[in-house]
Amino acid sequence: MQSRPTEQFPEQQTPQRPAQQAVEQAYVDALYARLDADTARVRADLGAALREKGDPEDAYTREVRVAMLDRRVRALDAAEHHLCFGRIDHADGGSLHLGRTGLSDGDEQLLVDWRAEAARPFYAATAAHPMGLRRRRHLGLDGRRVARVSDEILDGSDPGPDDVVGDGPLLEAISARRTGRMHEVVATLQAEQDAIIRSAHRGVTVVEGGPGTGKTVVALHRAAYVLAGFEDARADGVLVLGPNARFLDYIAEVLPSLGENDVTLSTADRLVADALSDVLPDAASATPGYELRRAAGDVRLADELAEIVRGYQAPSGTLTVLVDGDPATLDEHALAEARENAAGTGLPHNQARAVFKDLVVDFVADEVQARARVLLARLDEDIEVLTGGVNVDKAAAADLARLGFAPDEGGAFGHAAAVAELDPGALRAELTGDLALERAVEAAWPRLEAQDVVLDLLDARPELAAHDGAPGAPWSVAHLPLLDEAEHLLNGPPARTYGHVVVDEAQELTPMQWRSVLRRCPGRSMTVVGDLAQAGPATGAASWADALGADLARRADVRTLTVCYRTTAEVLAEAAPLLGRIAPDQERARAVRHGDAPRHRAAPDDLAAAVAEEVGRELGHGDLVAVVAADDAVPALARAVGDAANAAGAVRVVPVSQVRGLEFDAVVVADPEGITAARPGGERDLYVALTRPTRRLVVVEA
Ligand SMILES: Nc1ncnc2c1ncn2[C@@H]1O[C@H](COP(=O)(O)OP(=O)(O)OP(=O)(O)O)[C@@H](O)[C@H]1O
Repeated sequence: MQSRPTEQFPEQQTPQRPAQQAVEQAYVDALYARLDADTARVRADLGAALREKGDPEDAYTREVRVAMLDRRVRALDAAEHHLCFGRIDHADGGSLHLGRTGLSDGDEQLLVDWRAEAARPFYAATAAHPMGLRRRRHLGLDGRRVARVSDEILDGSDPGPDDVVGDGPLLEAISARRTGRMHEVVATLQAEQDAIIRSAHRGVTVVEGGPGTGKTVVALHRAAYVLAGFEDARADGVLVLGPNARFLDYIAEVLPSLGENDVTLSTADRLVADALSDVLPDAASATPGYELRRAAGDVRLADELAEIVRGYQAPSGTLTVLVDGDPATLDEHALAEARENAAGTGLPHNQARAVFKDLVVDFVADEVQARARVLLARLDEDIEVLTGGVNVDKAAAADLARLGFAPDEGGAFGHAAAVAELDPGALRAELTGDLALERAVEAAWPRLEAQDVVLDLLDARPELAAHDGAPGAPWSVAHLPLLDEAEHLLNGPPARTYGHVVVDEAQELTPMQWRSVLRRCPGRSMTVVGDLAQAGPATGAASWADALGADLARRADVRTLTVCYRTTAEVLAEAAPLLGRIAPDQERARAVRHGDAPRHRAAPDDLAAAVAEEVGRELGHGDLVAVVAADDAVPALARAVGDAANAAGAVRVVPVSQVRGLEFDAVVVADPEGITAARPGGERDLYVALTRPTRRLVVVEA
């Protein structure tokens, strides 16, 4: 961790403050005036571009221009809120203001986009490495009004009359009451986070770190950085994956508030369900148990599915096609050769089928031609006999030669030659459209759909069948990665892929889900964030090599975050023994804040009533409160705290399986033993539950 002050921010109402506020207010007024003018101009340009009819040949250029202007309008709109949040003063006297977007007046740069290289010292400079800075200033805006100014002096000099040394914006940000939605923190990104966000590494970056160390913050700000900085990411889009819909809802505002609306937010399940919606109109929606997820996530199933598909590719025997009532047969050898050649193309099954069919058509066409040659040769002989030895063709050839036409090389114009010159294209076209031939090919190498293949797998492995799937469908969402794998084997790569993929709570993805995700990121440009100590029972990944595969993990740039911004030192201490058992070797995160000691309460007789009472007490502080419990215990607890929830609207009862990544001001953990016992790896679940609060933790034991 850099040496920026984090634990103590003495509030000093220094006399310089109003004067400096006025100085900054004048600057900020000018910035907003520029923002308004730019917005009006870009909007007008966009309107004009949309109205433009023009030459259809220029349609593409116009589309690109519209997309660019549209992007700029949205960036300017998003920049309205907290337009400028900082300023850096270089020791040599120059200064820059930083904000959510760049603004300029002719050649003069008025505001530097936070993602620009010039903004780096704002995040990275420390007293030990001031990077040429004398001062870092944070500006807090209230609407368009400068409400706060606070400075850090970085070059060791004493504060001068224009410096406002005082409160810490970071502490202010992390101490703020939670709203249930995550916010961008572009003004207070810390050096270790910033270094990852603006890393130039284009391959896989893995970010690990304990709960609350800002992994999600890094993931989302990196998505915004990558969109601005990586051409291919902008061209092909950025995908952000989270563990469930609740989490996506929690992070939904962050990227739009950074001016990025073009990011696709999804879960690994939804991604596949959307991609397969044509073939799977009734994709199952039931939430499968972790057992099924785990079983269906086993990477060995990829080989089993491939084996099933191979079993449909002309497995053995012969193939007979009736042509005009006469059979043409590919014997075992010819069929095996056609199979090997078709499979050897490496094409997916349904495309390789077309190759296979072509080979069968070739074979049959050859047969037909050979047969015709024999027949016609016989016919020639018959005609010769009938015409008493006069060869009609030779006579005709002689006549033609006299007229100046050269005979062909063989010097013959016989029927056999005519057949050889039969338009082979026409013959092949006829055979390709032939129903009997198509039926024979379909029997040997059927066209398949993903469901066919997965159903075969379920037949062979009844333990993989869903018992809680949608009515009529034999599977649940746990089978989506299998269906996706099958779709890949049958029809090849997905139509929609992305230039950069961000995976949050990455420890939750099963190996089969990873295959789905990697398929959608052919460039392997990814930001993967997670904490293996928080892994749920569906994955059990013990290392990133387990999760990503050894190859990718070896090439990944692995970074570790070490400072916990969410929770207090007291809460981390509460969870520490558990972490010692789960992941004894993991580097412990250090909390930047202190707070109340966690409270314990035993309620063996009436857990629900005790939890409801604690919720009421926490709501009394005006906090956003969560009750976290084993999944099965949730309905009863939700009923018990229902009244409090209705009254205050600030309490959520969250099953522990869905609480990863979320946070609340206060958390009441109901029946920790019940959580631990509910499913394998229950200690990890409890660890996640205990590390959710920003302020207070209450543990109610049953
Ligand atoms: N630089 C920062 N400035 C302000 N707030 C921050 C900063 N870094 C992290 N936070 C806040 O700390 C909290 C925890 O961050 P985040 O959710 O990203 O952690 P995490 O590592 O993803 O946690 P978990 O492992 O539990 O999912 C959030 O409220 C986030 O906004």
